[in-house]
Amino acid sequence: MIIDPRYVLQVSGLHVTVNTAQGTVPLVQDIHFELKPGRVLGLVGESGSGKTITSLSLMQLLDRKTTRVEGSIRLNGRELNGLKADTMRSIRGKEIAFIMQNPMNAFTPVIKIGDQFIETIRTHTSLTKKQAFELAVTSLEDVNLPDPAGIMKQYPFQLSGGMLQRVMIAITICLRPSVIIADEPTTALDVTNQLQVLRQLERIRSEYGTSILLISHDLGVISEMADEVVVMQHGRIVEKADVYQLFDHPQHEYTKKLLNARPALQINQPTKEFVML
Ligand SMILES: Nc1ncnc2c1ncn2[C@@H]1O[C@H](COP(=O)(O)OP(=O)(O)OP(=O)(O)O)[C@@H](O)[C@H]1O
Repeated sequence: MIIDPRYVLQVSGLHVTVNTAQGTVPLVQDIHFELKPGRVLGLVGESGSGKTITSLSLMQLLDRKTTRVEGSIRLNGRELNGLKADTMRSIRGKEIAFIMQNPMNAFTPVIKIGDQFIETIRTHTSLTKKQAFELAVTSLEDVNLPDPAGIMKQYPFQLSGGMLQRVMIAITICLRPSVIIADEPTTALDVTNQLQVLRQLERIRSEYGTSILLISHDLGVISEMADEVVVMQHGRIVEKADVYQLFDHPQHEYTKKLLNARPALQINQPTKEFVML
C-alpha cells in the first residue's frame, strides 16, 4: 500500500470476522476510506450495518480471541493492525481517540472524575500531578462546563449524561489526538446537549485541525458536520461521496432509501439551532 501524506488515516481492505458456534462469520468486508487532516468523514447506515465494528477495529478494541481483523489501518503512515496491545494503549487517547455513545461506559464509577482525568493525562505525558490538574481544569473550561474544580471532585454518576459527554470530550481534546472517532456522540443526549457537543467537535476540528470520523444515524447531524460521507449496508460500503453530492445526487438505491426515510422535522430543527448558537 502506498502511504499518502495527504491522509491522516488510511483504511484499506479491512475485513472483520467473528468466530461463532456456527463457524466464522464476516462482520465487515472490503472497507476502504481515507481521512484528511482537519476534515470530518461521516459514517452512516442502518442499525447493524457495521459502523461500530468498523470503529472498534480501527481502535484495535475488538476481542482478539474471538474476532479477526484483516487489512490495513494506517494512522499518520503507521500500521495499527496487529500492533501489540501495549503499543496500542500508548497510541489510543494520544493519537487516536474514541468518543462513545454512552459516556458512562467510559468512566470507572467508583473513581472521581478528577482522578480519572489526571491519570489519563499522566499516562500520555510527563506532566506532574499539579500540572495535569491545571490542564484538566483548563480543558473542562474549554468545553464550557461550569465549576471545573468542583467537577473534578465528583463521581461520574453525579453528572448528567450531557455533562459527562463533555467531560469525555475535554479529556479527548487535551491530548490533541490527530484523529477522533465519535460513535453516535449525541444519540443519548437531549437537543440542547446535542448542540453543545456538536459545537465542541466543530471547534476541535477548526482550532486544532483534528480529523473526525463521525458515526451517526442522524442525517441532519451528518449534513451539518461532515465533509464527506461513507454509507454502509450489511457490513460493506455501498457509497462514498462528498456531502453535497451525496445529499443532492445519491447514487446507490440504499442511500436514496436512507435519505427518503429521514424525518423532515429532525433534519431542519438541529440545523437551525446549530447555526444560531
Ligand atoms: N460478537 C459478535 N458476534 C456475532 N455478531 C456480532 C458480534 N458483534 C457484532 N455482531 C454483528 O455485527 C453486525 C454489525 O454490528 P455493528 O454494531 O457494527 O452495527 P452498527 O452499524 O454500529 O449498528 P448500530 O447503529 O445499531 O450501533 C450486527 O449484525 C451485529 O449483530
